[in-house]
This record gives sequence, structure tokens and C-alpha cells, in this order.
Amino acid sequence: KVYEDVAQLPGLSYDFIVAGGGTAGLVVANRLTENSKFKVLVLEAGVSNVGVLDSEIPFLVGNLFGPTIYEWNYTTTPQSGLNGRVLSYPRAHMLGGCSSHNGMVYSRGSADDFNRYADLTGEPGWSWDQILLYFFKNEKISAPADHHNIQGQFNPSVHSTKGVTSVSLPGFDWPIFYHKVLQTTKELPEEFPFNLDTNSGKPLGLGWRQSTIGDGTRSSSATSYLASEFTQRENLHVLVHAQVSQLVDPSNVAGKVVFGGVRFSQGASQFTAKATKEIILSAGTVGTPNILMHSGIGDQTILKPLGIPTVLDLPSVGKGVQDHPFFSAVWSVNFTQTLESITQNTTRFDEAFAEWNKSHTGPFAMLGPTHIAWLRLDPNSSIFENFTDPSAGQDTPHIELSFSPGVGLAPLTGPGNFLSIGVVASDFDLFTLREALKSAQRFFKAPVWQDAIIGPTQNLENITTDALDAFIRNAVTPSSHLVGSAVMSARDAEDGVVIPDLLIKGARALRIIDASVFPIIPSAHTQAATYAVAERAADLIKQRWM
Ligand SMILES: Cc1cc2nc3c(=O)[nH]c(=O)nc-3n(C[C@H](O)[C@H](O)[C@H](O)COP(=O)(O)OP(=O)(O)OC[C@H]3O[C@@H](n4cnc5c(N)ncnc54)[C@H](O)[C@@H]3O)c2cc1C
Repeated sequence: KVYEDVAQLPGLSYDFIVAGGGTAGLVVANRLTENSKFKVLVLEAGVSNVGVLDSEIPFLVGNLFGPTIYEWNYTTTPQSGLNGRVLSYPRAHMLGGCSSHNGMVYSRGSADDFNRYADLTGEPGWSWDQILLYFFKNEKISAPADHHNIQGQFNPSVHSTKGVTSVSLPGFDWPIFYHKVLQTTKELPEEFPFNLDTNSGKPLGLGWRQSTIGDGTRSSSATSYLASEFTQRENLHVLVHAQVSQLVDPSNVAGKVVFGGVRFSQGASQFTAKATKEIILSAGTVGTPNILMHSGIGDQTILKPLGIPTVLDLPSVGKGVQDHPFFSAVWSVNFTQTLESITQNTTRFDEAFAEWNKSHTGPFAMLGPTHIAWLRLDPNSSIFENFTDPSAGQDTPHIELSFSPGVGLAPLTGPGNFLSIGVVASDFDLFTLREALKSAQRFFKAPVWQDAIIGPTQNLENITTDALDAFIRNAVTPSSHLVGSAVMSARDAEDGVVIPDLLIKGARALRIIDASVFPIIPSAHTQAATYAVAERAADLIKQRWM
């Protein structure tokens, strides 16, 4: 059951306490309460997701950003690589966490990514072959909103229809755009080969976008893992508006620290909840190290000056986080089947809204982007003279191009119809971002676009590298794929925060299960990998206590 007020809870002693009811936290709570003997309390700082229409309607997610109650409303420190700009950094402050307000891309990453995690941690359980089972436990392939025939748009043999979170192909037809994008894979097959399914472990190429959408509605960890059939469980209690501040009652058991519970606040009041079996931190890449450090777990040279007594000296806490830089490039087009035909036309916007309300169909049943290309840099690129390739292997992309029949996330420059690519790149960023833009420019030079493209909205083609770099430094924003603030490492490694079964080093009965544990960012949007990690971690906990 989901509770709004702590006074409604029957008590404050549970077998397991999950701090953070986000993407990963709700997976863990759901799976543990499959065992009716386990009593689980989830403490979520944010609000309930129920009835939040902008979270339900895929097209309207943008309304949840900016200073809203659904957001922690974080900003970054000035970013020296981005001309000192201070950027907003979205993190959801609601049940379901970022899965309740993200872009819904379902992308798993490459097999190489997971095999590298297995190598780094010495734990074969994180390898692609073994983690695939957990992607399947999470994923429920569902019909697209328009129920079109999806044969030839994905490979069913690398998917599951039996999981919990709905995943589907685009549910609304943009015929001119679809045709031209797919035709480009035939005209420029070397650079943009068609990939039937970029979620097979081999993502390279251009394929149909898969999204965490079912029945034309966002499928988040809150709508899926907290569906009514699960909230009816008597052993599952979820409390919203409950912000965990720290772990309490540390004691020493056989040389390891054990915490008795957590302190949390609701309104102006403070409470303590006790955990008799385990405490699980799932507060996300920002929230989890925050709780750790307030509890005395972190780098003692940082904790001491803050007056926080060190309980566990783990210098890696909160350090080395990674994200993917993102920017958009926009081309003006002469066809009118674009997102602008809806966003710039009140009548069509209202019709689309009415259609979604009636049947969960129409353009509101998806976000803008329809296809994704995952690309590698040319192996002969000059960058490799100075940098070791940061990718996990030959089947792993450096670049993502996300194709949208409209401006998508980029600011609209004026009336008209547009298409855009969103560029998402990994490390050694400026070089890769420049190459990504050039790749997109080549894409739209394919013959099939010549009768449709009016031109780019900004001249980024015949300018100097310095001018292009200046543009990129001003345009890049985070992808919000933040990972790595409490990374897993090998059991005997001196660095890292958790061992491969996600228990905190030097502690007992205290785990971290969220995106903060990834030692290196996956070459993908991060929710699918986070779901898979949470599914596997829940199994590890069950094995420990059953
Ligand atoms: C704007 C945006 C767009 C994105 N788009 C995509 C996409 O299209 N596809 C994709 O794969 N990934 C996307 N991501 C990334 C992906 O959603 C995240 O990597 C993933 O959801 C993180 O899951 P998590 O469980 O680690 O954290 P979260 O889902 O953030 O969960 C953490 C939860 O803990 C709560 N919390 C934090 N601190 C406390 C505390 N002290 N006490 C109690 N509760 C607390 C938070 O309110 C939150 O509910 C996007 C992210 C954002 C923000």
C-alpha cells in the first residue's frame, strides 16, 4: 500500500527498508515482497505519481521540468568544459524516480559493456549472457499504441513478453520521415546500416527506437512494479514525502559495521525506521552518496572538516561520476508531417490531447524520436593517437544519433517544420561530438532527403574547428544519465564502494541498488541497465535470506 502520512503506517520496524522509491528501489521492493514473509518499507522523498498526467502522456513529459514539485531542481556547479555554464540537472522527486519523467528510451547497451563489468568486478553474474535473463525479467514487449504490424522492426528472439515494464515500438505513424530515415540506411549502408534490433547486445547501426511505453502510456517502475496487484500485498508499504537523512545505530559485528535503521523526515518531524534484515539504498546517483556521507561513510578527509565522524572510510564515495554530453542540431524541412504541426497548432494539439484521452492513441502516445543510430568513430581517427579507446569493445558505440520528426528537445527557432538529431556521445567528448555532427550532416546529404531538406537552422558546416567547438561548448547539456557515485569493484579492490553483490565494503546488511553502482557508464540510456541490475540484486538478496 502507498501511504501519504507516516501516522498511517502500522509500525516502523521492517525486515527490509528501501531508501528511495525510484527506478531500482521499486523493483527491489516488488521482488522481495513476492515472499510473503518479508516485510518491506520503501521511503520515498518525493510525491506520488498517481494522476500526474504529464508523466502518463509520453508527449508531455517536458512539462515536468523546470522548478516543479516533481523535481529535485538541482543545478550543477559551473562547468569549466562548457564555458563555465551552470546547468539544470534533472532528477525526479516522485515515486518511480527518473523512470517517471525520463525520455522513455529503452536501450540496454552492448554485450561488451556488461562483459567489461564482469571483468572489472571478477563477477561473471554481471556478464551479458547472465544479465540478459534479468533484462527479460524486467521487460514486457507490448503492442505499439496504433497496433501496427511490428514484424521487421525488432527481433522478438532477444526480448521478453513476460516481464513487468512495458516496452514498445513507436505507436504513431510519421510516414514521410520513417520512409526517408529507412531509405538512408539503403543509400548509405556503410555508415548507417539497418540494425533490426539495437538491443541484441550488438547495437551498432540504425534501428527503430524502443520505449518504455505500453498502451500509449508511460510505463515507469511506479506504474509497473507498483501496479495495484502488487500494492495489495500486505507486506509492502510505501511511504511518500519521506526523506531519508542518514543511517543510524551503527554497531560492530565481527569486524563489520551494521546499521540498525534509518532516520527520515516527513514535514518538520523526524522518525527512525528499523530494519531487521537489510537496508537498501536506492536513492539514485545523487541521493545515495548524500545519505552515505551524512552517515559517516565516505572519504574521511572530506567528512572530517564537515564535522561528520567517519564510520567507514571509503574514498570513492561520490567521486568519478559520468554522464553523456548531449546537443541537438536542427534542419528545416518542406514537409508538414512534423511535431511542429502539433506543437505550433492549437487546434491539432487539442485534437491530439482529446485523442489520447479517449483511446491512448495518436501523436501523444509517443515522444518525438523514432529511430536511433549507434555509431563508432573511424578506427583511424587522429584522436586515437592521444587517447585509448574508452569504449568497452568493437561492438560498442561512441556516438548516438537520435532521429526526430521535429525539433524534439531543441528550442524552436521560429515557425515552420523541422527534423532534428540529438547527439549523445561518450568520453573524449569534443572530438566525438564534432564527428557526430559531421555524421548527421552526411546522413541528411543522402539522395532521399534532397527534395525535403530546406537547410540546417544554423550554419555548422563551413566553420572552423574552433568555432564548432565554441558552439558545442555552448550547446551541450547533460543527458541525465548520471552513474558511478558508489561504484562496484572486485571484492578485494581497495577502491570502489560496493562488492559485486552490491554490499557496501566493510558493512553488513547494507546494499546499494541503483545507477550509482555502475563502474563505467553503459553505452546506452541508463534505465534498462538500472532495471536489470535491480532485478539481479533482488535475486541476490533473496538467495541470502531464503
Ligand atoms: C530527464 C531525464 C531523462 C532521461 N531519459 C532517459 C531515457 O530516455 N532512457 C533511459 O534509459 N534513461 C533515461 N534517463 C536516465 C534514467 O532514467 C536513470 O538512469 C534511472 O532512472 C536511474 O534510476 P535510479 O534508480 O538510480 O534513480 P532514480 O530513478 O532517480 O530513483 C531515486 C529515487 O530516490 C528518491 N530519493 C533521493 N534521495 C532520497 C532520500 N534522501 N530519501 C528518500 N528518497 C530519496 C528520489 O526522489 C527518486 O525517486 C533519464 C533521466 C532523466 C533525469
